[in-house]
Amino acid sequence: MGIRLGDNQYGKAEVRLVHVARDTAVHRVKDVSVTSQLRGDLDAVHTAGDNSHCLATDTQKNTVYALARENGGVGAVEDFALLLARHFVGAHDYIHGARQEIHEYSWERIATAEGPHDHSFVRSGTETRTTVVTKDGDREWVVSGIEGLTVLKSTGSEFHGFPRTPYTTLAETTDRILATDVKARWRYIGTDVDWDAAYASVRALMLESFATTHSLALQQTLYGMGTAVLEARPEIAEVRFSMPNKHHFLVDLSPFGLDNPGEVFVAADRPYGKIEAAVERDDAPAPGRAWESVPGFV
Ligand SMILES: O=c1[nH]c(=O)c2[nH]c(=O)[nH]c2[nH]1
Repeated sequence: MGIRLGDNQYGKAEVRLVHVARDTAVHRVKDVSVTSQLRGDLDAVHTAGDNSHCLATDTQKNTVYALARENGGVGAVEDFALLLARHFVGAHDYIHGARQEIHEYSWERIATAEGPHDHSFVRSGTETRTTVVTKDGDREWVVSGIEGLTVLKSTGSEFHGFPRTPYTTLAETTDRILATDVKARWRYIGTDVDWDAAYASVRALMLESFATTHSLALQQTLYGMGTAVLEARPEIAEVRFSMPNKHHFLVDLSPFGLDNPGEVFVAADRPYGKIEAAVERDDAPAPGRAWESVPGFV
């Protein structure tokens, strides 16, 4: 029986970096968490503890901070992840590939009586912008996403026509609350993309579609959101979603002699529906290693 090393990668996870652009009095803040992982000629470190090719995870962390300074900031997270991946693979002949994942937390200027403040910010919502750049030799893939985009519509959602089995108790409804936390990732074709414009557009398309689709199932809403993105953004091959169905149940107020015509709900915590699907362009290039190491369905 032989034993050998399988696929491997290593690096520093969740390197927290805040960059302040202070070239003018109106500062700009970029707040990210970078997970850098490298692949390459790394058999010997695993099999013999030979560290001669083991670019220390500490060095990877320092490189994140140093390149942010040398680059004059982070810019679009996709550009920064590509910069890091190209640096690591280009600078060390024993490193052949890289996976750089970045999460970006958003800040907006505090609105004061005198207008948006120059250097005071408030965290805007729970939304996180994400990217995973995978580089394998000369090949590069970019998968970007959004997490924590929490949306709710108070009507315009129905759910009926589902199978009734001996275990079915759910009542059919033609009017319910539909609420979810959108987690989505989308795979770009190529790397020559205006990343910030694409992200803003995808986010807006998803929100527009969620709001304007009269929903017969969260699955249908999800598919509509993915379709809207693919129809408008030719640079995107595929969108994957994971969306909880955050149930809101009508409270029975009859013990108090009150009716409840769709006004008072209990927002259930768990369990929740978990709806996941990919929406794909059928003529898009194959994903290659793009989805590798993207955790979970998305
Ligand atoms: O939009 C829905 N999809 C389902 O699959 C489902 N299942 C369920 O109990 N409620 C819902 N709602």
